[in-house]
Amino acid sequence: MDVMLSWFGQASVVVSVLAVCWTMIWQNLQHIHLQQFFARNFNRRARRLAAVVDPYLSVTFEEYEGGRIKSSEAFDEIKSYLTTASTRDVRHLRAESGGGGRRDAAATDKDKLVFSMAKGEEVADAFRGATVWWSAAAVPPPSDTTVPWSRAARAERRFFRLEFHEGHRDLVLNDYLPYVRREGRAVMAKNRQRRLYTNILKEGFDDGYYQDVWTHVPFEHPKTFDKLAMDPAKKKEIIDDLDMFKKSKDYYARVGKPWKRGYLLYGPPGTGKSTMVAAMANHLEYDVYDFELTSVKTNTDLRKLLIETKSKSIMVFEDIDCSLDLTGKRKSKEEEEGRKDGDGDGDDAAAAAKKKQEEDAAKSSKVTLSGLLNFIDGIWSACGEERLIVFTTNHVGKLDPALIRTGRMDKKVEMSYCDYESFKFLARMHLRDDDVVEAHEAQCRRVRALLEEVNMVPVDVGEHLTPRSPGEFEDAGPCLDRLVTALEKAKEEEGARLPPTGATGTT
Ligand SMILES: Nc1ncnc2c1ncn2[C@@H]1O[C@H](COP(=O)(O)OP(=O)(O)OP(=O)(O)O)[C@@H](O)[C@H]1O
Ligand SMILES: [Mg+2]
Repeated sequence: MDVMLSWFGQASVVVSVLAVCWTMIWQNLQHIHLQQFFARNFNRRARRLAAVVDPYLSVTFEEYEGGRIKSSEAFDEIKSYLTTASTRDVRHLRAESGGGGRRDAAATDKDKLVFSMAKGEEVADAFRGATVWWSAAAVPPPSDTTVPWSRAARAERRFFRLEFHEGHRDLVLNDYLPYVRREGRAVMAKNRQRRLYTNILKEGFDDGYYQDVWTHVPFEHPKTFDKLAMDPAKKKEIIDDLDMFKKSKDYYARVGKPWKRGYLLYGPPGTGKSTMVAAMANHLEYDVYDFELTSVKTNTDLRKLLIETKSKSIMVFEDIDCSLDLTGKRKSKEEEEGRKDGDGDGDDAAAAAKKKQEEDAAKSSKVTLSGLLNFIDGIWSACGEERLIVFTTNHVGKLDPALIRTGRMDKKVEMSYCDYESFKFLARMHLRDDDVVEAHEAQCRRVRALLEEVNMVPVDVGEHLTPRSPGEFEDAGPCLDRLVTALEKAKEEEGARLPPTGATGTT
């Protein structure tokens, strides 16, 4: 300690003497070239001297980079990496909820908290014989932010500082920091709380500031592919496609394409389109961003939403044909046809009123088709990676071909009426009996014959098969009878191959 102090004292004297000499010489130098020569020389020597006095280097990792719109991945990874060390060695911690969004999370996991260092704390870490020090700090936000709509821009500027000996420069920069990021990513994956985001906001200001563009809740939808009734081959094809997408980072980099994929899910109401989105999110373990386009006023706002989405996510646009006027000239023709149909049966005033409401909402939005096309594959679409864009619609024919061409919507999946395979699946699931079809052969044969003549969507089939009090056991016989009766009634009322009953469709 004494040796260090005397070293420090001597060094301070040398610095002071040098500084005084330098000032005197500088003031007497008249020639500009000489000034520059001395400036360069002095800087080099001063740096060497500083390295002797304080041989420690530091690297700062700020929470927000690049215009303070998006939080820095490096910062998040470091924060996660330091979780373990900080809970052990630090006295003041910062707590965030975590783990609750994982479908497989046990009840206790949902109560779990993830800790990180509070500002002002410092923790030491060791790597291949070198010791480094991490500290957490924060400064107030700048008052002249250019992005007032972002909470990030209004929050204090948090950062981590890493300090290490100059002798470990290469080790730290080339090996330690990549290691920290890798480990941090692994911790993040473990603690990740999956989220469902929406862009429906309260009007105006919150505490005197604009609100964030996204609000979220934990994503806890219970639907998985093994609870989704559809043709097994088609289901397998989708699962394989998703798995392939997840593993294809290198492929997308090699061919120079942003790592994203478009899905179009189309079919009548109640065939499982929204349910499929939940199953996809659960399969891939992604977050879901539910875009409500009628709440987006302009193309610029749409871009803001895009910028604030994270990787490993599904961006969903439900009922895209209702959200925007994307149909161009073809719409008026189809509208006319729709009006004729409406005149024909005259029974659906509520549906017409709902449609008008949706159209009015769509009109208040100024998002254009070209804005949406740019969103999907414009230059900004490459920010972030590993993302699915999913459109759902009941009327695929109403969509502009540009919107659904390959490259924008890479995979088109038709969700259709219930066939016999799907019925068997739903029966086993709802009646909790793997042998139900064999045990009630006659009724199932009748169902099969009726499904070949009548269109019924899976949601209605499932509804008829659901025991009257779902928590309790009900014999399969009465449930199957109810379904047979409903199918016969539908056949009687509407004849073969008429539109679905749509009892619980959401569109
Ligand atoms: N193929 C299916 N397999 C299992 N359940 C299904 C299926 N289709 C629909 N369901 C059930 O029916 C309900 C409604 O389905 P969902 O909301 O996914 O339909 P949708 O196609 O999105 O309808 P809409 O076009 O009206 O939005 C859900 O609770 C879902 O569990
Ligand atoms: Mg839906």
